[in-house]
Amino acid sequence: MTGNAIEIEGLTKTYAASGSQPPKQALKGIDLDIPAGSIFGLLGPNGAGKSTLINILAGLVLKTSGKVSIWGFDQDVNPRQSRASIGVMPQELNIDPFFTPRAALEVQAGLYGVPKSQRVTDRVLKAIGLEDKADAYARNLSGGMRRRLLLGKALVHRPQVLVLDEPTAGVDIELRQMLWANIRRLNEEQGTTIILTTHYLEEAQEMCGEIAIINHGELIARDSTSALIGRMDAKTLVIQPEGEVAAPPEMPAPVETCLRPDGALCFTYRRSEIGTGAVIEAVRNAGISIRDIATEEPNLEDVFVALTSHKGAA
Ligand SMILES: Nc1ncnc2c1ncn2[C@@H]1O[C@H](COP(=O)(O)OP(=O)(O)OP(=O)(O)O)[C@@H](O)[C@H]1O
Repeated sequence: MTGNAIEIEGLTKTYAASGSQPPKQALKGIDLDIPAGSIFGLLGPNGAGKSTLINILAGLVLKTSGKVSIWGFDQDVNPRQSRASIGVMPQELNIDPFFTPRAALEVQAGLYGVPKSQRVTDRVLKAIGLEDKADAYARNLSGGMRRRLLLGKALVHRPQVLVLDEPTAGVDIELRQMLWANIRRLNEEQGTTIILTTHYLEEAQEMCGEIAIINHGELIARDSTSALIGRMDAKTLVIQPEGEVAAPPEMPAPVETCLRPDGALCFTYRRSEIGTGAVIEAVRNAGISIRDIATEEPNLEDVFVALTSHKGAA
């Protein structure tokens, strides 16, 4: 498909009041298109509404209002096709300990109505690196293997869209790299659209071509990762002086200065207010000889903090 894998219009969700808890409006009118073939990051602070959004896509939570189409199928008009187009790897390790990986994948395929002749159990086992453990009880699998099995379960019906909710939370570096390699391969070789949430912003920056940020149930940014980072005006210049300098020099414009423990001087400024050349000149004019210069560019974490930190509570 060219175009959008997911189209969301005016999506709201209010969880009903329960006990002493008042109703909670978790999504407040989200409009969001996710291009087919992309690796798309859905980011937001805790409680922003990411899981609610993902669970609505997965058909696990009922929306309050709005329109959701998955792979061109409107959830309300074609619920079966829209559900068949998406696979979800959930956050929790909810795996039946008495099933073997092979049995777990077979049962999942059955739930999705995949006929026996069309099952790809062996291929999925291979893709997630669990061929050797295919017939071991799940209770004997390590945490990392269970997580891979969850990924496998999301793939049995060969969905066009794969949603990963915090796929690498609490996972060691080796497994994390393996999961990402798997996910990249699915995206590149099979054109699977990947939507993921992660708390590791470095990972999102590396993996995702496009990113949406939600906060308090509202979409506050949606752009290519590079454009989002490009919005940040701040830049830091790090200067290693020849010899020791007691304190950073005075600067001509609003520039934040600091002296790092290793003796480096750092200058943070808005690129729109002062040029790097002017900062360097001010340092030289203060009689400081420069041994080395480096710059630190903003990253996705800076963007995330800038966008989400100054919004009040819902
Ligand atoms: N079943 C529920 N009943 C009532 N309120 C809920 C329910 N599920 C979520 N909420 C509330 O809705 C809001 C959004 O929650 P959600 O889990 O979607 O956020 P999130 O962005 O996924 O957060 P996290 O990163 O912590 O998983 C939160 O205030 C949460 O407490």
